[in-house]
Amino acid sequence: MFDNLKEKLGSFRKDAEAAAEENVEEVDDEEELEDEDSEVAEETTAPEPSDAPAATAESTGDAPSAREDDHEPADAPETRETATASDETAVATSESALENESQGEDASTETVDDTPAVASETPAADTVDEASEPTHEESDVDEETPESEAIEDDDIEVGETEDAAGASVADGTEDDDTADADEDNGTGFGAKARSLVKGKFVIEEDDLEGPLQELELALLSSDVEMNVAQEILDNIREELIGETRTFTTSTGAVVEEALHDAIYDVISVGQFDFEERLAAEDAPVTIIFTGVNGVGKTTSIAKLSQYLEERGYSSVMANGDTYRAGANEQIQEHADALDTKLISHEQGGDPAAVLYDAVEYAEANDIDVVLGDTAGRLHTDEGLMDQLEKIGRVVDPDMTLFVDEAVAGQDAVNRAREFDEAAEIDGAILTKADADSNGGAAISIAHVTGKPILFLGVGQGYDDIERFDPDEMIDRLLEDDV
Ligand SMILES: Nc1nc2c(ncn2[C@@H]2O[C@H](COP(=O)(O)OP(=O)(O)OP(=O)(O)O)[C@@H](O)[C@H]2O)c(=O)[nH]1
Repeated sequence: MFDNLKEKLGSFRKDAEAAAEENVEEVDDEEELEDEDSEVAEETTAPEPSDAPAATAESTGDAPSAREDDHEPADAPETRETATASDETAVATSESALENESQGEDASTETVDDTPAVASETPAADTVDEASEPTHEESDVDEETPESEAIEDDDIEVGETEDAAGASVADGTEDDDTADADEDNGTGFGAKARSLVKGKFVIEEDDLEGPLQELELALLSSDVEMNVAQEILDNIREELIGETRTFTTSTGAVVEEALHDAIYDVISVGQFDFEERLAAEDAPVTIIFTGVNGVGKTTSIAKLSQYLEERGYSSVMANGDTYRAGANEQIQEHADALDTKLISHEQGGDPAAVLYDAVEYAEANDIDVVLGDTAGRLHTDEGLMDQLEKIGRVVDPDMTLFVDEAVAGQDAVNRAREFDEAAEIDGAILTKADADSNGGAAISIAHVTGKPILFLGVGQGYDDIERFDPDEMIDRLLEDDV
């Protein structure tokens, strides 16, 4: 489910993490974290005795982690000081030189190139040269660069950071190979994330520009609605750019949190607890299902009937689709399979009358919920929309749920908006999520309509319905498969 989108978000995380790590300064402990925060503005003054990895952090994506435990003051002078403070310009120039150099390349490439440049404390021109001659750097700063890069080895074996780092110091010349090996092994941001411990960074807008552009394209090509994609990007910018960020785990965790929050903001719009709402209403609670043909309304009603039964709510089905031949038989099959009562009229009858009868039946038999099917329709179909309006007047439903299929992507998003405008909906059910690798509709519908997605249909069986939980959805999208 949503595999394409997941993959694309993964790419962004890698790129953004690399951008973050270019700017990481590692710190010793919590206090230092706080202290250093306040020092950020005045970095040109006192030398910071610890790890110095501004230089190394600038250098490799993973640098700071390796530095974690060997804060040798001796390293300091040529690192943080120079790199972040008085020699800010060197960093800036080296970065811009690198940018020039690596225009069009992704951030992870830049980070590797960055290593010697910063560690060398040399002017931009030199750093560029040195970037292409890593061995020069290694001989100069052999206690730093190789070690910091050695973390790439560590990525492979999370939890053995110190040992691995120690071992890597000895064979620090393998950095390029190991970096490649990492990629080959697909160790990715998850492993890397766990290898870092504490640090801080400031990401400038330029650092993220490339990754964000990529992300925008990725979201749009995953059928995320344009404004929703924009909102996600804005949220990420707000989360990541500009401020000094401290972290106690890794840049990966910071990026993940930013992405989580950015997406959460758009997909959690209007969420309410479906069962609490049911419990709060007087029985019978009448729920009407609308949407276009064939998206899974009837199947969703059957699934919900079972879902409710499992939670102690009785239900009756009502076939308000008096329009389509065979509709009665189709829903009757579900009712029989689930041993649930169905109220239906002859084809061509008045749907509002069917639903009225179902409500009466529920009242007379202490049934908790009426699940009312309706004919598939387009919001532009005036006759059918009038029908829906009449149902509204006659039975005054407690909820109107819009059903559409996740695989319809942008179309589903547009229809959700149009249905909501034509006949206000309370929420949505997104079916066939099991067959959707893009996830755009799932990401967009709540933000576009202001109404939540309440359920996902995830298969053809009666059990194949899930409560839509924004947190779970994001965890699923951001989980590491590696
Ligand atoms: N894979 C998958 N198939 C589903 C899901 N929900 C429904 N379907 C299938 O989609 C097809 C159409 O489902 P229906 O419930 O008949 O759709 P409908 O919206 O009631 O159709 P009309 O009555 O014609 O308006 C059926 O074959 C269902 O089994 C789902 O979540 N996943």
